[in-house]
Amino acid sequence: MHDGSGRIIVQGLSKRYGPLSAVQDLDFAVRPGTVTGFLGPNGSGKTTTLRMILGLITPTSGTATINGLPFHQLPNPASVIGAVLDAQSFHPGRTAQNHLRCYAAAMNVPDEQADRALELVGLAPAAKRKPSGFSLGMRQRLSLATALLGDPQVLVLDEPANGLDPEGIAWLRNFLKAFAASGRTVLMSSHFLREIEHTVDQLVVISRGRCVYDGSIDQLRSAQQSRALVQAADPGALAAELQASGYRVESLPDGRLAVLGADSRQVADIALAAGVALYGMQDERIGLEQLFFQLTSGQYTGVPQAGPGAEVWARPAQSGDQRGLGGSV
Ligand SMILES: Nc1ncnc2c1ncn2[C@@H]1O[C@H](COP(=O)(O)OP(=O)(O)OP(=O)(O)O)[C@@H](O)[C@H]1O
Repeated sequence: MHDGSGRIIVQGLSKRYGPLSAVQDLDFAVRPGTVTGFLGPNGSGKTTTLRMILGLITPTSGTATINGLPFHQLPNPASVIGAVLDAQSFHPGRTAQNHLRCYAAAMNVPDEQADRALELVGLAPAAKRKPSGFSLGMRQRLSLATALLGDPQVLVLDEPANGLDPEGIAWLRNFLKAFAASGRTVLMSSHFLREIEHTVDQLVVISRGRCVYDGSIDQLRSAQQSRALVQAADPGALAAELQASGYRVESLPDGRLAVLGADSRQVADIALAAGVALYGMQDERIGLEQLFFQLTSGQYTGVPQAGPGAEVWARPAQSGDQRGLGGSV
């Protein structure tokens, strides 16, 4: 029997394709009551991981369990986990309702459950229409309804927001948040942080098959750092004063100082007290997307490289980065 916990637990999960390590030694847990985003650039190993969780790909090593069991050992998998992986194709002759009823019959689920799933995703008014005439958003909802047929405890969705317009994304957000608020579990992948940042509570970020962040989105937000860029008459003297006050200071190639965790007023006060003249100052805040860019060590292409001084922030992902940021970024 499964433990009914609604947890997905991934331990030491790896997948090799010949010389390519698609997924390397992944460890993470997905809890009920949360929406967990599985974020990574294209080709970072998200789909491979989700397919291993769903028993569609055999891992090279490691395990993935749902409710304490590998997918293939779940006694009634459709009632435990529902998934939308690829853009689904629909039989051209069937209505949305018939499509779902066919799946329901195959799963030994009553027709009423198919109608309920249509209602849940807001497609009841289109029940008698054929999906060939549906918008992308409606087709995504029908795929979601298929995943909901078994009234599962856990939902796994691969890039569900892909191609949706802002209205579709807002609908999906509300749906998934409500699903999680009812004590169920959601794991959704995306390669685009902005698409999911207001939907997810937890984030697992992967880059080149490795986990580079596992924690809450709030924790990631609080790791967003500010820094003051300052041009001083005597940078050496000012740097010494700032360091004596406990600030981390970096020299930029253009001669300015970057003072981490400080704003320009704090720097100005110290400069004044030290009698160092200032010629210019600028406050800078590193955004969530830039952080994601750093975490994935440049593999992410959602945002351009940061402007002057970006080298101060950028650093390669290391194995030690695998658990939370610990304020180190
Ligand atoms: N069957 C396969 N044979 C060989 N290589 C594969 C196979 N499936 C995936 N890969 C490779 O494994 C890596 C991870 O692919 P995967 O599809 O898991 O990434 P992804 O993060 O889901 O990417 P995307 O966001 O583009 O869907 C890629 O380099 C991909 O080319």
